[in-house]
Amino acid sequence: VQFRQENVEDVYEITEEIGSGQFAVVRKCIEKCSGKVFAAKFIKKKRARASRRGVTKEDIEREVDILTTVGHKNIISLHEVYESNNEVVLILEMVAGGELFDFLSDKEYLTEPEAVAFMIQILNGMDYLHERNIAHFDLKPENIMLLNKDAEPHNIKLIDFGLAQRITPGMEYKNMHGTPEFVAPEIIAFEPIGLPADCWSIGVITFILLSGCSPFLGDDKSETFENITRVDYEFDDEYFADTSDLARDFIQHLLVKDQRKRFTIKDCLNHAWIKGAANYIPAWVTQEPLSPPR
Ligand SMILES: Cc1ccnnc1
Repeated sequence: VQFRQENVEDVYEITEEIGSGQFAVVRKCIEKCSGKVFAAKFIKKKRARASRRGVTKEDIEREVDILTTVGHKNIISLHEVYESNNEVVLILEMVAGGELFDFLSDKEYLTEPEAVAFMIQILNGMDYLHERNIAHFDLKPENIMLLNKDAEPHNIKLIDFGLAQRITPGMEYKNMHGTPEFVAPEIIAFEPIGLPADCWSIGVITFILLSGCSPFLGDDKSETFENITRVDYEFDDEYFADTSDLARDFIQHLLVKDQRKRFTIKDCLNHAWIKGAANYIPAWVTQEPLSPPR
């Protein structure tokens, strides 16, 4: 995939920073010819092979390939790509409602209907990816963005496909990555990883949505890894006293050490906690757009 070689600043007016990661900065930008607003993700290219800084061209092309082939209302869309000497710029759909992470910290935790309304959309986006054998591998509240934080119910988009991989059965992905709090036991054990690793992360995210607490977080990375490996978590009554058995059951089927026994995304969508909620969540949030009325 070749990227546009012109100077991105000739085509877009680059304005304020709206996000940043290890090797990338995201800035709001306006396309000069149309006035449309986008998010420009500047990714630093790895210069020398030995360097620990920057991202390899191969990894950037993987992210672009995945974003180019997916199209779903709960997944960020890619408009175009520019390349200069030391960086690649992804021009992405602008998601202006901020991170689910910040939305959560303002409210501390969500009611079950609010949590389910988010979870249904996360599951729809993930179902679309897993049906195509694409694993996200970095699911966490920071990578779940709200389209508009004042709208009800909230429309969300999954972002940051920098660690995403096309999973081919038999291929083993063993590179350690992701954020400690959200990684599955098999990632810590350097065992073959695949789609089930995302389902573990969804279990962690659900726990956090309902309680504001992170189930495995320890005082340092190694303690967190210890808690994950032992699947050592509990539903503290201080936060879970009013949580339904269905919600706990949903989480318990995801935080399963054996990835072969863990709930898949399809299992999640069929679980009563999610299915039961489809009644009070407006159709536009849960169903694919219906064909326009004749
Ligand atoms: C941070 C971010 C990324 C992509 N789109 N909008 C905002």
